Formats: sequence, structure tokens, C-alpha cells
Amino acid sequence: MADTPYKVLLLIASILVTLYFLLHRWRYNRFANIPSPLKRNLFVGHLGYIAAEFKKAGSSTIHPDYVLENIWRANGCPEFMFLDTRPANHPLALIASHDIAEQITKSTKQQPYSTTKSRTIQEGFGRLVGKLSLLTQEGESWKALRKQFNPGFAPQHLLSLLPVLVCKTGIFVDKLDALAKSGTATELEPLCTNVTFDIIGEVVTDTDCKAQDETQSNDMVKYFKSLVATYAMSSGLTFDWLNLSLQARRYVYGKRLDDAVKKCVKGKYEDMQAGRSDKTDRSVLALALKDTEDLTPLILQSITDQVKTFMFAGHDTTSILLQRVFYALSIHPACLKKIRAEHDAIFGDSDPKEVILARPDETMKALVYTSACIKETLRLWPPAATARMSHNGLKIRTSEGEEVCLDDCVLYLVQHIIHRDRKVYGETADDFVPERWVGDIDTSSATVDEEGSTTGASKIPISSWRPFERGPRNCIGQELANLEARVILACVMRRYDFVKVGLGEAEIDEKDQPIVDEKGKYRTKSELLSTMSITSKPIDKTVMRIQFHEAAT
Ligand code: HEM
Repeated sequence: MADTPYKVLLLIASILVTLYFLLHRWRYNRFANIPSPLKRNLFVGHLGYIAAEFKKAGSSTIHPDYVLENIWRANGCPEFMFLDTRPANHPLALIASHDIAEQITKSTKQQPYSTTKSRTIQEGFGRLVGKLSLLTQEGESWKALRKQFNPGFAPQHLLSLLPVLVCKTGIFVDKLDALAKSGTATELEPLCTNVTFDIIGEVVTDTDCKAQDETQSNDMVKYFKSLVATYAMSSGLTFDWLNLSLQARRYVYGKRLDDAVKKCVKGKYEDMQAGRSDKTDRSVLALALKDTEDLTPLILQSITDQVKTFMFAGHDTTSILLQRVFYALSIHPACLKKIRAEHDAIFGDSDPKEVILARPDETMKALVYTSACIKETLRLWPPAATARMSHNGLKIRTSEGEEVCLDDCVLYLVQHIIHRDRKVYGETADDFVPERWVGDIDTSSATVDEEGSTTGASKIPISSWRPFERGPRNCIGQELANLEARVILACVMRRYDFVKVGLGEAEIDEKDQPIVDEKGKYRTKSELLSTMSITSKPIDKTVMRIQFHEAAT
């Protein structure tokens, strides 16, 4: 009996030693092959460095890209960097070189459809896009889906959508007119999100979602907005899965969204079965339902997930692009002058909407400087990114010829860093210089050299500009986004002056004029940083005052 306490102590000690041994192995052995300049803590890995950087930045709402960039810089800007973010998340390999990014996204013998997507996409915003989403499907089932939807994004078909784009832009312009008359500063985000939602609603479901008329907008718009709002400030590095109330809200809004989209899918299916729909309809929904005899629960769910994916991917990112380009042009007076001169030359005194409808192809091609502004905006403020994860021995090769296996890590291709690489973009890497793209405004991945060599007048390696990502899993909607942005800029830039208010506002001199710095940019009181809400969004929703441009009135 006297031995019992010792036995208990011995048992506790051996349990503790075993636990320590297991923890040690879990933390230090599994990814020991990947070099890392940072010391790992047994319990929290590298999370301490990340927390410290957020603290230094003085804000928990800034996009984690800024924090990762600071850690990466402090450690000598390596081509890739390992961060052990367990137990908050899967370990992370931060990819900072365009060359390594290309190795991950290109098609190989082993992975013909490129490296598989990271499971963090489904864990992160699976409720928004659904489990069967094109965004996360793999192998032959992904290929079949992509093939099904490609006709909806063919260049000639996209041009046939111009009347819809022009009509929705007309409503957007009416809204901006009202704001210009009122003189009140406003968040541009809802306006840009509503116009891009209206456009994608037509492209995907061939119906008017009325997102720009808040009193009449349909249930899909309402529930998308409620659900997206629950992702504000979810950085992917936080413990969201422990927040039960957040998870409950996501479940409820996710279910309502799913029901609203299913209703829309069933309506279209009935129309098609009854021969009430247009045979030339190439909306995403019509393409998905083509040849569907029996709308089984599984087929209904799959189509619902594709509709949700296209609706979300197709409006959120383009809205960010618009906000960023309006802001960039508002603080770069020389670029604003050039884009207006281009619009003067193309449209003269005519209404751009009429010219676009009368000569669609020719007008879109003529908007060269406008396209360069779009391309430069996407370089400096890429709205989206990709995260991959390999499980079958993927090895990356560094510029020094070293091969490293990155299996089971989230491979995060940090466009924010890749797009500002000084070796590629030189001294002006952080500056807004659309001129670097004139002569090479192509944003289509279909026409680019797979080896990532230089093309066009810019002589910039093709793989160094990847806002739509590259390889087989690149963005299917990139040309639609580009078309939307061109139409909207053509209708808006000569009509208004956008003036930033609050974050990122220009400094004013004693004569009430913005102060111009040595690079020709307005000096600003602060930087308009981004936050993470699934995608990378301006932190203040882009508060601006809109004024009629004098020359236009
Ligand atoms: C500025 C606008 C846009 C940006 C920056 C953007 C960015 C991206 C990126 C980076 C990916 C790759 C994601 C990954 O590899 O995980 C992607 C995929 C995708 N995008 Fe976009 N996108 C934009 C507009 C659009 C539009 C307008 C649509 C809808 C028509 C769309 C639909 C999709 C879809 C369905 C995928 C998945 C493709 C696949 O896996 O086959 N995107 N996008």
C-alpha cells in the first residue's frame, strides 16, 4: 500500500514523458526536411512571430500578407519560407518567387491539372461555394466541369454580353450621379459590389438579381451578403473553428443561400424541360443543366454549388479591382489625364455606352491605356490568391538547384510579394506605373507561353504577373472581369473626380490643393491598407467623395 503514491507518481511521470516525446516528434520531426530560419516553439511553432508582427502593426484587422511580408523581409527575403502555424492551422510554405509559384501551378506528368488545392479552401469558406465547387474539385471531375463551362467564357460570347454590362453600368452611373449631386462621402464597396453582382447574376443565371436596387434585390443577393459578412477579418490564421456562434451564423446563412439558389436552379430546369428557355442561352446555369434529364438531389446540389461559386468568385474580386483602380487614379494625376485622353480619343463627345454597343470589338481593343491601368492595379493589389497542398512527393527546385519536398504544407503563393519583386519590376516595383504594360496588355492566360518566358513590349517574365493565377486551374472569368472593368472605367473616368476621404486621403497645401511628390503622385496622409475577408479588400470599404469632373459638365 505504501508503494501506491510512488506508483501513481511514476505513472504520471511516464505519461508526461510520453506526451512530451510525442509532442516533440509532432513539432520537430515531421517537417524537419524543410529549412526555416525561424526557431520553433514546442507548443505554438512560429505563431509567436506572427502574433508579434500583428502587435507591431498595431492592428489585428490588416491583411496577413503584410505580416508575412515583414517576417519574410526580416529573414532575408528567401524564395520560399516555412512557417509552422500548427495548432491554429496547417503548416504554411510561403511562396515568394514567381519561378517556384510556376512550378506549383503548372501541369506536370505527375499532376496534369497542377498541384491539388489546399483543404483550407473548403475549411475556410466551403459554406459559401459548396463542397462540390469547381474551385475545389480535382482530377477528372474538375476537368469535366471546366469543359462544361468554358463555352460561357469564350471571347465572342463575352462580347455578346456587352449590352448587359452596359445596361448595369448605366444604373451604376445613375447612382454615382446622385452621390455627386449630394456631395456626401460614401463607401464605394457596396456600389461596386452591387454592379458586379448584377452583371454576374445575368451571366450565371440569366436573371436580373436587382442587386443595385436594395428594395427589390432577390434572396440570393441578400443571403450572399449576410454570409460574406461573417468572414470579415477571418485571416485563416485565427481560431475561427472555436467560435461557435460564428459557425452557427455561417450554417444558418449558408443554408438559406443554398435554398435560394436551389429554387433558382429548379425554376430554370422546369423552363428548359418545358421548352420555355432560349436555345442559345450560354449562362452558367443553362450550361450546367444542358443534357440533364433527371434533376436528382446530387445533380441539384452540384449545380447549386457551381452557381454559388461563379456568383461569389465573379463579383467580389471585380468589385475590389474597381475600388482599387478608382483610388489609384485619384492619386496619380498624370495617369488620370492619360486615361481621360484615351477616352476622349475613342468616344469624343459621344456617350461611351453607345459607342461600345455600336462597335464592341474595336472599342474594347482600343482601350489600351485603360487595360494597362487594370493590369497595374491587379499587380499592386491582387484581390485573390491560391493555396495548394500536395500529398504525393511534390518537390520544388530553388534557383540554387536545391530540391525540397513540401508535402502536407499549405502552399500559399503570395502574389502581394511576387508582384512587387524588385528583380523583376525594378526600382518602381511599389509604384503605380501603368506605362510598364503598354504594348503588353494581354491578361489572358490562354495565349501565354507556358514556360513563363518574357513576351510583349514590357519584357516582364510572364509568371511574375499572376492575379488570376496560372496553369490549368487559372481563373475562368478573367476576360469577363477585364471586360467589365474596361466598360465601367470608360463610362466613369471622364465623368467624375474621385476624392479619397479618411484613410489614404491626399495631403492638402495652404491653397487647398493636393501636394504632389517627386514621382508625380499625391502625397497621402496614410496608406489605404487591405484587410482579409476571404479576399483582400480595402480596409475602409473605400470611402470617397464623388464630384462631377468639370470638363464633363
Ligand atoms: C479581378 C477579378 C478576378 C480575380 C483577381 C480572380 C482571381 C482568381 C484566382 C486567383 C483564381 C485561382 C484560384 C485558385 O487557384 O485557387 C480564380 C479561379 C476562379 N475564378 Fe476568378 N478572379 C476574378 C474574376 C472572376 C470572375 C468574373 C469569375 C466568374 C465568371 C471568376 C470565376 C472563377 C472560377 C470559377 C475559378 C475556379 C476555376 C477552376 O478551378 O477551374 N473569377 N480566380
